[in-house]
Amino acid sequence: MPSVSMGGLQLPTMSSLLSLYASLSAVIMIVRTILNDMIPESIRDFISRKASDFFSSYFSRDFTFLIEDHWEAVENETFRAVQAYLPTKVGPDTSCLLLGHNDNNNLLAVAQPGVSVYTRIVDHFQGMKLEWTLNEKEEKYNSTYYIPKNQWFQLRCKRSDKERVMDSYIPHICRTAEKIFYDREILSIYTYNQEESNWESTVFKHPATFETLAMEPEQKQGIIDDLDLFVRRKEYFRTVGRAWKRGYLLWGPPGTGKSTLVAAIANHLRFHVYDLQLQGVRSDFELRRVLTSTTNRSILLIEDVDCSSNSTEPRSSDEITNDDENGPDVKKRSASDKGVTLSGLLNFIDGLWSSCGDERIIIFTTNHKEKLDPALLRPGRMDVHVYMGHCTAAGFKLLAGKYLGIEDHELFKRIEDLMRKFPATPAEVAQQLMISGKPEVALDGLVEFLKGKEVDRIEKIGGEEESKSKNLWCLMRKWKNKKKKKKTPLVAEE
Ligand SMILES: Nc1ncnc2c1ncn2[C@@H]1O[C@H](COP(=O)(O)OP(=O)(O)OP(=O)(O)O)[C@@H](O)[C@H]1O
Repeated sequence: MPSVSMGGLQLPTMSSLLSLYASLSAVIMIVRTILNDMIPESIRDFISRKASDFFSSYFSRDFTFLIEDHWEAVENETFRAVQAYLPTKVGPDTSCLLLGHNDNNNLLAVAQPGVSVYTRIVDHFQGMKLEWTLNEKEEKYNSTYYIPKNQWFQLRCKRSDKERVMDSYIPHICRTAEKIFYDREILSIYTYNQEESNWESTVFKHPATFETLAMEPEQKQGIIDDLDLFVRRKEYFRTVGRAWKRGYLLWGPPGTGKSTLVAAIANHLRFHVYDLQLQGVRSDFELRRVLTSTTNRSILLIEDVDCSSNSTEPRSSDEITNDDENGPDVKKRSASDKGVTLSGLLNFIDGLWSSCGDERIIIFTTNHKEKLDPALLRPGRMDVHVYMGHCTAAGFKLLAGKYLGIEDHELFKRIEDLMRKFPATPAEVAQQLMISGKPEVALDGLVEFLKGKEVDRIEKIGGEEESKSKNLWCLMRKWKNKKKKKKTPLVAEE
């Protein structure tokens, strides 16, 4: 290489440096072209991302936490906590905010704030500066695979604050979110969308409360006390080694207020309701996924459990054995789409999967308790069995008070007597009381309705008597025919 001598030192000339640079650039370009041709784009991306992560983690003074919407295939509770917490930290430097509500019956409902994608939110906590952004990856699908949309929060802080974020800041977020959830004014009801494989929510604004529920006062108070005790007993459940769950079985004829009681429980506890139709779930495997994606402080409602696909079908002997050992073997069925099996359901009530989540209430309703598999009724499975029966005198008085605003009336005694003879459901009574705002008219209507039940009954009995006599007549005819047939051979013989 040409060089110049300076004070005894041999230095390369400018032109030789330029030609060295040119030949190095040419070599790099050739290598790059070869690599680009030989290595697929996804692998090149991966290598460059890894290299950039490696160098930035060495030279950057920041640290990044990523909080994804799912954690080990179930909803990530930390993500949910951040989602509830961040809207409370919107400051002057926040440039964008989501607003909305899902109260589809009320256009004037107050819009709730939410974090919008890619918006930077800055929070300060114990002298630390914390920068948040919500990121999103669009769903991808083609004929062979489907990757659902996923979101994650990115939290950037100083590297030196990393430990404090983990030990103090994140627990602070979770505590704040818990309070937000606890104080929430809006309840939601979720229904499972099988097509989309997710829960869809809408605002739950059922007006029923324990006050409006027609029921025997002691029975009602018993339920309220049980619920209040349940929510206070977090530590107790931990100490005795049980999942913090409570199972209710509500049974009784249609129109006696089972669904109304569920609404009253949700309003009393301020719990969301997950309304699950077991027929809409393809397998035990799907059931597990569906149930693990429900949130804490919620009610899982399975109505008309006696009609729910395979869940009341008698179990095979091996199922019973496995179940009774508290570990039902669902593997055999999990891959198939045979619907939910009783084992799958029981496993969620008190098997190993029952420990997923806290502060959950499971409610089954049925019109026919006798049709349920005894395994479902075994002590410990459904903690509380509530019979919702026909309207009692106390129930009627409560309904009259709520619907007509009266505490007493001369027709009360007559109505109570009639109801004892001809039981009516609270739904029927409520229906009659709604007919008029005038107590006289509504109560008269109720008397007529109850008397109508007597007529119905007589007609029914009459019908039965008639069919009995028809049966008798048929028997007589058969008997006569038999006698005739018996006689015929004799005549022939003669
Ligand atoms: N115990 C009750 N107290 C107050 N209202 C009641 C009661 N029972 C029924 N009702 C009234 O009747 C309507 C129907 O009752 P609800 O749907 O709760 O009955 P259900 O027992 O769940 O019936 P089903 O078994 O058919 O689901 C309610 O909207 C409510 O207005």
